Amino acid sequence: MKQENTILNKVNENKAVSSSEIADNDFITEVAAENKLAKHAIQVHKFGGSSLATAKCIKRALEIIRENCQLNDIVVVSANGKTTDRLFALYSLVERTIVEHTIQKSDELTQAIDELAKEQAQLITELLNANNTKQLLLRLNKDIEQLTTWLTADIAQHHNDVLALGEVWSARLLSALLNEQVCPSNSIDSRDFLVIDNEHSCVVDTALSAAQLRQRRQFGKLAVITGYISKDSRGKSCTLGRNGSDYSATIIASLVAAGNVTLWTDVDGIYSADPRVVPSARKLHRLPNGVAKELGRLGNPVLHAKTLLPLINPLSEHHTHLHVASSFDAQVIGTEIGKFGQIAKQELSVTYLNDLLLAQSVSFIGEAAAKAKAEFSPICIDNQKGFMVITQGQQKALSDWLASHDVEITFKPVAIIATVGHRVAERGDIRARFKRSLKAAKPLNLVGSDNNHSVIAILPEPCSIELLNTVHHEMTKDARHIGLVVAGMGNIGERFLELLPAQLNKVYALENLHLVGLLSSKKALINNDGIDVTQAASLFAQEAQSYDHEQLISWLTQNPYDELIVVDITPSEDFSLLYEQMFSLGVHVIGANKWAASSSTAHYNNLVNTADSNNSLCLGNTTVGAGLPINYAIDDLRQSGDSISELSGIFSGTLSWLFETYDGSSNFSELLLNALAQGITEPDPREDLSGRDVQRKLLILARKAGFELALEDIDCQNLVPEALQALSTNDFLARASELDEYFATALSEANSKGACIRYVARFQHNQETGVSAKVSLEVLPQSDAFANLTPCDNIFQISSHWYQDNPLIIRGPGAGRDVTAGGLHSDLVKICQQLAHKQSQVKIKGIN
Ligand SMILES: NC(=O)C1=CN([C@@H]2O[C@H](COP(=O)(O)OP(=O)(O)OC[C@H]3O[C@@H](n4cnc5c(N)ncnc54)[C@H](OP(=O)(O)O)[C@@H]3O)[C@@H](O)[C@H]2O)C=CC1
Ligand SMILES: N[C@@H](CC=O)C(=O)O
Repeated sequence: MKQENTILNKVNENKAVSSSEIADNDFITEVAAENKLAKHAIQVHKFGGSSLATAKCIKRALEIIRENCQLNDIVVVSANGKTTDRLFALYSLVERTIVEHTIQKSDELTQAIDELAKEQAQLITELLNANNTKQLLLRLNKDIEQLTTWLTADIAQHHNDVLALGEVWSARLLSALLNEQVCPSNSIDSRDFLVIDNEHSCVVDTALSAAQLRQRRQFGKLAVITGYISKDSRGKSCTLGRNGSDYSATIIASLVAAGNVTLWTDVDGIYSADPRVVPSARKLHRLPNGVAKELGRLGNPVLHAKTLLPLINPLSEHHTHLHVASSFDAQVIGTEIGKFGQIAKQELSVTYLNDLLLAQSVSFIGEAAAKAKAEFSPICIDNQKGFMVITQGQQKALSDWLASHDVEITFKPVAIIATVGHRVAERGDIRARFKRSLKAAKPLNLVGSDNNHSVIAILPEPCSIELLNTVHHEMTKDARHIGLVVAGMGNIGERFLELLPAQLNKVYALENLHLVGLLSSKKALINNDGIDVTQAASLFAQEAQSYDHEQLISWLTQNPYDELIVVDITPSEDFSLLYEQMFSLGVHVIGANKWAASSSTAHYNNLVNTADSNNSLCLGNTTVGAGLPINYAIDDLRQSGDSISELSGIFSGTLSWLFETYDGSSNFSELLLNALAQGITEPDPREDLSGRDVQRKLLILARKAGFELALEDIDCQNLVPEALQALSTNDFLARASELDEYFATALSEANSKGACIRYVARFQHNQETGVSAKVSLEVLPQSDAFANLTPCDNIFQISSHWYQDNPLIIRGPGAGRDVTAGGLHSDLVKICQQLAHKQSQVKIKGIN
């Protein structure tokens, strides 16, 4: 089952543990329940050095573990803060002492060791209880003695043992703290199981490592494992190099076939460019594996290409997703890296690397180039023009290698800037846009990477911040992805979805809109990879699953889109009560549903304020007059400085159709059932006949016109006899003939005066008398403007300061499938147009 296919799937997936895990879990359930640690598939959580730098950071990590882990998960840790740098510094100091034979340096060494020990001791005493503090301090002192011996007596042998201490201390401390405060835990030194065959190319002995890890893990205890270090086949300590802890986490995840790895760090995700220098960079919520790997290769400051290696196994059925999230703000959604559908594949980003070399040689031409490529894995190579781009660190090795072949080489300093995205090198439009954006930089060459996930421009000068911003702007300016959720797939919702494919094809503003959710009252189909709009209804019928509002809000909170629009085409008050949470999450709402806009004054004002303060947009033109632009007209008058004094008219398509059609030749109830069948009534036609629907509409318009009033301030004549008011909809429809006599009498009385009956809404504001508002059945002369409408038409009459003697009139179909669905599409286009102009607000959290 796909992870993001439906809300329900997520829940089911969490339950889908293997039988061996169930066995593991059987005897830990009690502890887990006590510690609020829910059951789910194995996850690896890795905490970087900055996330464990201080006692405060470690406490934050503890809370993340409490909230997110269960006992069979694995925690991988880096050394606290800058401990590894300090250990490196000690080592360098000793090397210099040896070379220079200086006495002061040995004092300096003693002092540096003391400082390091003090720093660790302080973390221990600040965090642990007295008993554990005592024990850990004893162990720390032993380690410090050992460190001093290594540094002073046997340094050449113990370089990696020295460096390994940071992770050992960090794992030991976190595990002790977990034991005290969260759950049983044990710390594991990865050198006790992780065997790397060859230190330089980091080939993991998977079978042996996995077997040894199985032995080391103690079921019923949360394992805290050291990152960064391992042993080689001779049993000697080795490290996994720069950002090795991330790599450790993904290796360990592959050893236990984990479902997820989360890298908790001090940045809140992967951005479309380095957000420290590109303010308009947007977070990439979902990155396909291959693209992420390419980004890591080409200089992304958070991702490192090798981190992804253990997770990308084309031969394996198992897919582990990698998350990057901030331990400083765990609620913020980070970036997920894994296998995704088309939408995630549209993301583009820009990255750069300075201080590189362009190496030119005949050895890089044609078939010969393959050898150089295999040996040096250059940043890019052009085997027709005979050049490759390498790091400065590779220069000597490359020169020596070519010298041994008796071939000459020239080097030239260069930089690169690249646009990265799924198979971008195959896309002429992207290459052309990239080239255009680079014009001023006069690139030496443009090269597509081997995997086609990047186009690399080789620059004669270092890449400047200005250039990076220009290129990023050009490449990503229309790349805001908008998710669309449609709630309500009844009469209007169905038509809305039928119109959607053609709208997406022809309206430019909808270019980045993706249908991702469909909801009825009980079922939901959610797919972050997009739902095929041409088959929306049938996919919903086949795949939708039960859901509740909590699951819906949870998904809305986690959704991977830059913007999310919910179109509410339900008649449900309950659904409208979710708006406040949606607005708090920055979700935009388009409503045909009238409940929210006609709710109590306090609730309505609160909604308006919540939407405003979260930059959520909310449109509801179809709540009154279906597709007629009445809401827009009133907004426009008000915003332009006019003041409205009267609003009146026929606001119900149903009642317009009924009273325009009703001439006594057939029973009123027959016409009512006919209107219901045509889809021009509310789902329950008593909402129309009771006057409530018109009352709500008048309230909505009066509020739009700037008046603060409530539903109770509008007198409402209910046309449903009391005996029919409390019935179910079906029972009411079965007894609809009980309406006939009342309307027959009312009609014949009006006709006898040469008049007609119409259900009219009237609102008036007078400086002296204040506000008066009512909706009722009126007897009107046949010549009245409200008396001669095409059945189903609405008419809105507005008097204002500017329209005093001759009121403004808007008239036309005010209900029905096509016009209402059309009106909703008009709102959708308007919101998408506004969102296209919205600048992303990037929170920069710093970079490791
Ligand atoms: N008809 C018209 O001309 C106009 C209608 N409107 C408004 O449009 C809305 C829809 O009307 P219409 O299509 O005729 O109604 P329908 O009764 O035909 O369809 C309603 C849909 O909403 C779903 N629904 C009900 N409650 C919920 C809920 N809590 N969460 C999610 N989905 C829910 C229903 O699902 P399920 O099938 O599971 O019950 C159904 O799919 C109403 O608010 C109406 O006032 C506005 C302007 C004009
Ligand atoms: N029942 C309503 C539908 C639209 O709001 C009407 O008839 O106007």
